[in-house]
Amino acid sequence: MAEGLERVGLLKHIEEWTPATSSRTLLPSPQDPVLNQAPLTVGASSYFDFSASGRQNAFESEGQPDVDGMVDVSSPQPILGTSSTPHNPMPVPPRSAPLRPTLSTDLHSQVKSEMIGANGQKKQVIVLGSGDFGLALANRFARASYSVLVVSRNPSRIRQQVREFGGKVATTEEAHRHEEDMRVVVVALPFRIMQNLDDDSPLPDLLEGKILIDVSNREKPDMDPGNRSQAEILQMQFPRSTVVKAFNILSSHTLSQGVGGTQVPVCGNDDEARAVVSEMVQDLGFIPQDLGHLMNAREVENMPFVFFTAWKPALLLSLVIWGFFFLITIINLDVCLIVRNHKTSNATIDWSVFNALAKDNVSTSCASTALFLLSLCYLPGVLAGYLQLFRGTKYSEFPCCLDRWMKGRKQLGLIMLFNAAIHGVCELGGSERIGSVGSERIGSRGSWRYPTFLASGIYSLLLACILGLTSMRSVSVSLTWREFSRIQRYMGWMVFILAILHIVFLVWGNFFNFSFECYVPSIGQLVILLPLVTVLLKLPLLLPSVDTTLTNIRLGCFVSSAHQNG
Ligand SMILES: NC(=O)C1=CN([C@@H]2O[C@H](COP(=O)(O)OP(=O)(O)OC[C@H]3O[C@@H](n4cnc5c(N)ncnc54)[C@H](OP(=O)(O)O)[C@@H]3O)[C@@H](O)[C@H]2O)C=CC1
Ligand SMILES: [Fe+3]
Repeated sequence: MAEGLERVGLLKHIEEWTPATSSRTLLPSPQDPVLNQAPLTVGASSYFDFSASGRQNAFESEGQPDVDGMVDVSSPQPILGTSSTPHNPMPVPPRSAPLRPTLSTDLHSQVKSEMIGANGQKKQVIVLGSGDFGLALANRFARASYSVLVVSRNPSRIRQQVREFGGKVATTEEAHRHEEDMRVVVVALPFRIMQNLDDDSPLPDLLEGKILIDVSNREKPDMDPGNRSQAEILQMQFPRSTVVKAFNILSSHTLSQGVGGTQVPVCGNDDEARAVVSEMVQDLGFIPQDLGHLMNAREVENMPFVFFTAWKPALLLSLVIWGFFFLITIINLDVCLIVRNHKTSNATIDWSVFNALAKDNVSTSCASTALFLLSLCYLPGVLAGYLQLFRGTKYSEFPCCLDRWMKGRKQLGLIMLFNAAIHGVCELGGSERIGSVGSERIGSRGSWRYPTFLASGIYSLLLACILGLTSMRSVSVSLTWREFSRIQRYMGWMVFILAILHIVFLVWGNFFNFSFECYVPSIGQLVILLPLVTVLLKLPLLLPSVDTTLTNIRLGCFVSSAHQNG
């Protein structure tokens, strides 16, 4: 009776301790180190990482799709970095879908009370296995003030190490005898070991009726989505326990470095067990992503095998663009020069023109690629604007290619910065071509065009660097949303305009000079076309009446009667 009353009291405390986890998104607590980070979605993080801050890439500053693939500019609209838009959303059963209960209500409250600990007692966890991952996780739990018991076949081997971080060590038998109250077990053993347990293994007794956190990863990706996950197989093996998949996307290195803030998918068939594990994830400084049913562990177990998936199209496209411009520079700057010299003086071929291939040609190709990619970052936003004006609403999905293009802008933006930086560094050493053909192209060093050409290039690059820096999570968290969105939106366009001016001053006077001496237009003529088209398309959207309509649409108003009726 007294025990029952104590449980009732504890339960109240538990409700305060355990925030509602009925939504798919879990927010960090105010005490959490990752405070101020946005609601979670499935997403990747990148070097300029926005995923956790919920902010978006500067190159996505217009008409970026929200989670549903629709456009919402009323949400934060940042620039370089990753967006909070999921790049690989996985199917999550509706929250209302009945989940198979595996723990009784009594057991839930018992688990929670034992986890929380009455009267300020420490939360408790058993870590099964003392490998790299098991020990790193145990250490991390201990640092988060958990009472940790590491279960090992050979406790003496790790006793000293575990004591140093404040944990305890036991064999399976000892753990079962003395610590049977501990209700959450992290199964940090290789999956094949769990599958091949001896008949006389004491492990099943220890695991019976407990919440089992399956941290295991596959040895190779599962190509067949119909195949069961390791977590589901573990659940079938221990039907009287409750398996929750979590922590598998982390590495032992991340855990021991004390790094936090990563989104950690949590899935399991039992709501309460998932809530308990989500709390544990949060206690360790990570951000739990409640992915619902254990079936979703199939996707979660494939996550560690994701390798630059989001980057592949952007990298491939950039390589093709770069290769194209490199070829043009060779034809335009080197072969043409040889042909011209040969025609005029009938001299022997001067191969020395190729001496600058590694620096000047690469630099010019990088500059051209950077400007082209910058256009590709802004063009989809402009096209999205027209589409929204045409449809009169933001509540409709973009065509698939436009949607994918918009989601790829962050990668395009970062590759743009990389190319621009190479160009900037190469030009620091001085270009042989500026010296030789500069006076012909951009005026003598005494004229206004040369310094203006240089200045626009330098300022464009520096502002692009600032954009990149403000996109880093450590910098962006120090800015208010307003500061951040203003920097990202306006500075992004300034970078673009300055980069265009840089090229305009380069091709000044020669833009309409289509001599096609070598049957190709000049590189300046080629590279300026797409940026000009982007700016020209943007201009009508800036007209006050159009701008107001578009803003209203993006604030969620319907301005088309067709859509209102539809
Ligand atoms: N390493 C990592 O970065 C990550 C690992 N994981 C997952 O975590 C789990 C553990 O990984 P990791 O720590 O690297 O693996 P290890 O191989 O380093 O360690 C596994 C531990 O399991 C115990 N063990 C080994 N054989 C047996 C056996 N026959 N019976 C009982 N226990 C045994 C041992 O502990 P003892 O001798 O004390 O009994 C051993 O230290 C795996 O499922 C892995 O997929 C997930 C994410 C990242
Ligand atoms: Fe330049």
